[in-house]
Amino acid sequence: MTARFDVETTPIEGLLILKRRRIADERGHISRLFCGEELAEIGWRGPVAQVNESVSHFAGTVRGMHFQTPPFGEFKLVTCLAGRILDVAVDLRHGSPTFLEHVAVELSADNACSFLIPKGFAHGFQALSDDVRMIYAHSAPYRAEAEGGLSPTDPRLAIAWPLPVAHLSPRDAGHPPLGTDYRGLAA
Ligand SMILES: Cc1cn([C@H]2C[C@H](O)[C@@H](COP(=O)(O)OP(=O)(O)O[C@H]3O[C@H](C)C(=O)[C@H](O)[C@H]3O)O2)c(=O)[nH]c1=O
Repeated sequence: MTARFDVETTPIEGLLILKRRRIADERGHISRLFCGEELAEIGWRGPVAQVNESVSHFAGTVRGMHFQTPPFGEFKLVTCLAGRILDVAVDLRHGSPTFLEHVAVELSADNACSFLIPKGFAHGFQALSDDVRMIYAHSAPYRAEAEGGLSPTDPRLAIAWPLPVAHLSPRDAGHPPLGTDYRGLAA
């Protein structure tokens, strides 16, 4: 727990679910989306190098599973400000005891939760409603040349998407299946 977030650990080391505390009055409420001091206490490393908005129009849309290769690996704080998503992070850390395992968490405007994802993870999500709007904080800049991706329907990941997978980008539809020799990302 920190001053502005209730922090929930997950079965995978480093992956954390943050529930924002709302300071409410008759006008509405305020809550903190990111706090450098508090997130550093619970594991965030690095600056906020970029903040991205992501809008998905249709329930069923899947984006992912994406990561940036070293040295552009990044922490992400994923927040859903409108609608509902199932957010998924896959452990790609070479030598991790939970290698290729994942955690899935529902994020929504209503539950005020965010997903803190360290370096070494692939990230993706499925829109569970139409008109999803998300905000991502990234600790490293976007580098197209460092982009990597896994198929969100790869049988080795066994991600149970709640809805039929839809609206994949050509890039995401084209990720090859993981080979048995895949060893993950160096630290
Ligand atoms: C991520 C990103 C993308 N782009 C450009 C690259 C493409 O020309 C265009 C769309 O990118 P993409 O199709 O990769 O967008 P998403 O499928 O939403 O990918 C994102 O969603 C998954 C779930 C993530 O975790 C990442 O944040 C990110 O990879 O935006 C940028 O210019 N800057 C950026 O930071």
